[in-house]
Amino acid sequence: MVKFGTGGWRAVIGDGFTKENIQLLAQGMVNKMKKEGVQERGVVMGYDRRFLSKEAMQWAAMVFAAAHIKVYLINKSSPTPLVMFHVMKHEFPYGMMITASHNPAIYNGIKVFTAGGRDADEVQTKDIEDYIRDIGPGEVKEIEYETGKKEGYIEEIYPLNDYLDNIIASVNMQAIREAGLKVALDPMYGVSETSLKMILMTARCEVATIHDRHDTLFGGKLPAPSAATLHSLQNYVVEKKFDIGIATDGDADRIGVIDDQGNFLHPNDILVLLYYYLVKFKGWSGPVVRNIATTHMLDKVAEQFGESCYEVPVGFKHISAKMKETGAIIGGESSGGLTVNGHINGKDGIYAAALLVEMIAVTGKKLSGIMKDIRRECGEIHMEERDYKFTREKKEEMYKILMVDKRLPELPEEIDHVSYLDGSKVYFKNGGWVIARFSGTEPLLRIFCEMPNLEDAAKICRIYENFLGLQR
Ligand SMILES: O=P(O)(O)OC[C@H]1O[C@H](O)[C@H](O)[C@@H](O)[C@@H]1O
Repeated sequence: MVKFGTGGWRAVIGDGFTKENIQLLAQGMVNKMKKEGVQERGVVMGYDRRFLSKEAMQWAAMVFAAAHIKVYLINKSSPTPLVMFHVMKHEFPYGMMITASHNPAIYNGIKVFTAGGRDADEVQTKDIEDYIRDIGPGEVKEIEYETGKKEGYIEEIYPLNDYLDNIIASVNMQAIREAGLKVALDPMYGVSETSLKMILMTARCEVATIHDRHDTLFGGKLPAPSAATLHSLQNYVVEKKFDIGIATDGDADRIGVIDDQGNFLHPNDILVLLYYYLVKFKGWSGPVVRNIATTHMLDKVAEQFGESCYEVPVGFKHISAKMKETGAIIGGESSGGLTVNGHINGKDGIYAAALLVEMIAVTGKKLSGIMKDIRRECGEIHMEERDYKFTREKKEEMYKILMVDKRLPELPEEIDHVSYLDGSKVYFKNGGWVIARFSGTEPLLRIFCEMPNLEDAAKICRIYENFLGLQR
């Protein structure tokens, strides 16, 4: 069975992620493209460094080739944003990326992109699931990979330069060049190294990299940049006196940052910093979009500039759709993904990294210094984030309490209103909030709370733990 979640289809290799299911998905896409009459344009596919990613891409391509739909395969492991860029630039109706992003090494998956290089939204993914369900026995056809190539249905490409040139053209390379910065990179064994190095070295930064070898086990860690996974980068930055440490997740659409003091900068802070920078230093104007579980500091910064902040459910497809609708200049999520208007319609850790380096160069300030300025000008709010594993029964029980019966625990703050847009989110009168929602990518319940001070945020998380009978 192929079922899409917040960020594409993901499954454990050998369990759900099998040749059979990969080809079913490909056949579903073939049928959908034919029905929509867009088969002539073909499809672009890329893959990351995970176990079986390249093979999975080829297995999918063999199905498209059998159906006489041309597949352009990016023939080196590549960042997800590169594939999204290529779909957008060359106006492909669809693109696909073989990756399970930041998930553990035993997972793999496929992200589907639609016109404009956007993450397929729920309507599209539901449609693909329906096409897959309707596939009859023996309907999935494949031809040999080499035959597909010979017949011209499979073409290998490597469009890295176009993607890099687009970033280089939109970043102030001259300012970076003049600043002579030292940057440490941690691609987390994933796919960002070539792109980041090329951009930063073109701007004459001194660049050094850790965790760059190809390791499908990701060094035994989760390829997701977080305070818990970036200890080596922290030490490296402090020891060798780098100006900034930049990490990206397995497929380079998310970013993690270590400041010059070795502190982990939460993705929330990165978003706040960049929004502030774009408006205050680059003179841009416009709203910002965040998901329902992302910091309300963005609302404060927007208010300070007389702009709006829009809230959407978790999932970058919602961010990019809202950005398009409102003309927002930046959009992002607390999970580490963001994009800026004028770049691609999906998150891009490589572009975000280049912009952050530009920010340090242009402002001549340390990240921690800019963050202090923002807090002084706009006020403060602090987030506590907790994730909980559960059994299937426990999930059903919690779902009933939160989403069916819509019960809330006894809370110490006055409630303004409650939203069920994605999970159960309580907005307090003091500007704080708490959300309890089920992850769409992992079997976890996420409880995030933001309050004027961290102790209160932790206290409210504990109240939810007791209320739902959860243990960390
Ligand atoms: O909290 P989750 O549902 O697990 O989602 C966390 C993140 O997962 C993926 O990376 C999606 O692409 C993001 O849009 C989402 O923010």
